[in-house]
Amino acid sequence: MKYISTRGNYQPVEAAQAIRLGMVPAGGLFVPEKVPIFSQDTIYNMKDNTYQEIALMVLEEFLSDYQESELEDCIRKAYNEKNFTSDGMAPVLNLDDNIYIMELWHGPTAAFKDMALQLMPHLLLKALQKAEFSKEVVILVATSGDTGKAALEGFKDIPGIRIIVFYPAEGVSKIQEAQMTTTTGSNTYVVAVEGNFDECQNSVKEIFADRDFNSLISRQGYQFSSANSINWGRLVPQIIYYFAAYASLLRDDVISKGQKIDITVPTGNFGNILAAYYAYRMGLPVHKFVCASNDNKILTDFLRTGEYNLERDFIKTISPSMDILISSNLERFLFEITGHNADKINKWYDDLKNKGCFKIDDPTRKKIAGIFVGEYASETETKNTIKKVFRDYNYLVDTHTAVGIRVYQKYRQNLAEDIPVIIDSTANPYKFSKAVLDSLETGINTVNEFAILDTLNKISGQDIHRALKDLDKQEIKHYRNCDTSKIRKEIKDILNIN
Ligand SMILES: N[C@@H](CCOP(=O)(O)O)C(=O)O
Repeated sequence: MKYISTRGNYQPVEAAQAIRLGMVPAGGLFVPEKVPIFSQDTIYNMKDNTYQEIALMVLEEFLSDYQESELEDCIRKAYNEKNFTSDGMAPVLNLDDNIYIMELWHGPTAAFKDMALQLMPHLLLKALQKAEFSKEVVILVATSGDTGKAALEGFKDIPGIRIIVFYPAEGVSKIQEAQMTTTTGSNTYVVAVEGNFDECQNSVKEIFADRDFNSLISRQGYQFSSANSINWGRLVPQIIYYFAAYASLLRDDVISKGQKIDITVPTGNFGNILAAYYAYRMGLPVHKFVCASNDNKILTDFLRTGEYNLERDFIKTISPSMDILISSNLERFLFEITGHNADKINKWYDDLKNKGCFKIDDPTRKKIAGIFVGEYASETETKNTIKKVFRDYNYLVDTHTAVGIRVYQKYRQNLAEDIPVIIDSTANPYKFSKAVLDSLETGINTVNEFAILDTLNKISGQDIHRALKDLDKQEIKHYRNCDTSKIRKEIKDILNIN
């Protein structure tokens, strides 16, 4: 399996090289040259497979330059009882009727990013060994809260790798911030940036494409890579859990062989929903993808009109991980849906850069509308959903999952058929404890987010995630901050380059 650029500006590379590079050096993202397909028999038989076995089946298809034993080793190191406290890694629970919640937050940092970032460091290490790579790899991460901590945990203390995380100083929850700034590890760096997530991500992407800066750090013995979902090594592990969730519905006789389901994904950078789309292209029977946004509803508007328009305010919401206007992986999706038309991608993304918007052609829009639905939940709707889900089902959900549930309800109102749905639960509720407690309207007014963990625990009886207990008692290790224009300088400081 080779990987090609969405902009048609790079020679095809093996998976290991795509993972090592992170993104295409000249701009653009790596995608598989063709999407492998599982037969319906294979998918049906997954009901008898473990998560690890399904992982191997998916990874073998995409990472064909890795030996089976190498992939098995990566899977063993990632998906085990030490890292994931739930049987089956990502349990699927029945909320009501045909509504199934896939809990993706049983990993070490309480967010769905662990599903990929526990595996990806091992894939990258193998990629470096294969290439007998002698440079130190510097992972640059832009985060709106969840990816940062998951990447820090995944890469900390790995020899030959450093990781630098940039997060918007005022754009993450207090708990998310504490998770990042208390990270140990001699190779970890965390920088609060005066700006929003889009500005952090743009700066990091510009650095990947900056030839002079890359030559400079290369001369000093470094090479950049990425742990964001722009890196194929971050995205491919996310395909696994869609097959695992489908297998779990088969196992429980909720669905029969080949039966279609809906998939609802709270969406920010478009990586998670794109992984679901790749699973669909591989044969997963899907009726519709429901792309759920918060008040930053650029994707909802795009899916409705075909126009992607940045001319709007960046809104800070109670679901900060989704406070994103430039959804990186949309580029991969558009490349796929246009049948790998790099000319269109170049035109649209040039327009986005120069004019702040692009409009896709009508045939492409119709094709997308056949399988994707976009909808959003306001702040009030999100809060009401947290309250209602707790009242009706005694189940606490985080703000992002609540966006997913509310958006699904809105979509469902116009649906004649009764189709089982998997809604991604992307983070543990305690990660957004203040917003969750406020939404419950208990009258309890605890200001300190860390004290709220106990309050929420008393109210709900739901265990506090192990990653979040005693977070306030841990030593803060990272105090760096800068504005977006100083990110290069910050990197040079960290790497000791003049
Ligand atoms: N929501 C993300 C933003 C980055 O997304 P990724 O898919 O590139 O990791 C976060 O929590 O940081």
